[in-house]
Amino acid sequence: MIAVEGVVKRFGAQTVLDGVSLAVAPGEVVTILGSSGSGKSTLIRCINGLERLDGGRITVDGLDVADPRQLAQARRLSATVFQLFNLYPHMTVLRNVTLAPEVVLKRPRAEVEAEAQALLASVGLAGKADAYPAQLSGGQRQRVGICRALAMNPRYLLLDEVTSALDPEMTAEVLAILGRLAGRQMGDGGTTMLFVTHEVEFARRISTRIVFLDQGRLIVDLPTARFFADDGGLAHPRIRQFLSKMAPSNTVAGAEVTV
Ligand SMILES: Nc1ncnc2c1ncn2[C@@H]1O[C@H](COP(=O)(O)OP(=O)(O)OP(=O)(O)O)[C@@H](O)[C@H]1O
Repeated sequence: MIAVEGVVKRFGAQTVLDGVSLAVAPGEVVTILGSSGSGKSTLIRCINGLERLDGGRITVDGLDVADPRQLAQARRLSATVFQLFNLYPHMTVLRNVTLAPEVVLKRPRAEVEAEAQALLASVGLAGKADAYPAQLSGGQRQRVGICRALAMNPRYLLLDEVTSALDPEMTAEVLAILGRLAGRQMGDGGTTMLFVTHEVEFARRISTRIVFLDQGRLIVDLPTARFFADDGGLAHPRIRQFLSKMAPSNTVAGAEVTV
């Protein structure tokens, strides 16, 4: 379980997270929605222990991320895919995927390579194992980024706007892979996913729950169907406003959304 309890994060005078609480249980696929600047990426960075908290507490399976020793253990349980691909440019695709399992988990190279090859094949990159990141398209690079995270066999997979640097075609190819993953994982006690995305329709299809951040406050936390119900998430003007901007068709779950 990822447990976020009353988290406060400030940058200077600005309070970016203002008492955020959120629990993500094994098997869940939870999406964080919210306008630009609402604090979504900061929350992911706090869960990763990349930001110091100004209040509250975050634990991953009981490990407190504010404690450096516990954080090191917590980081073995969760893997994060970021918006920018962050691949090592001087290493092949295969090496990018095998490095952490070999160095951090100290697993044998042959075993890790076989798994990495299978992972790459599962995302349509079987022929790219020996290529370098610069030789790949953005969508391909992000698929390598996903393989690299999965190679750590994480209990929790955190995804921070993984498609926002991609064009629509590449976005579709990456979302297809994540959709497959979410479908495979859902309810089986496998990798739990916490997503930050602007892809509302995608979130609706694959999430078990949706939470909405508004100016650093988590104002709604509902099962997906309730989030899109008129008397659920859509009862909040801020959410209606957000969805109407995100979904130009103005039709969300059969409800007409007007600003
Ligand atoms: N290192 C930092 N120093 C100062 N301010 C920061 C820092 N990181 C984030 N912020 C500010 O915190 C606020 C929340 O940023 P954050 O990136 O978490 O938002 P977001 O919801 O992920 O936005 P987007 O959807 O645009 O990525 C913004 O106002 C941002 O400018």
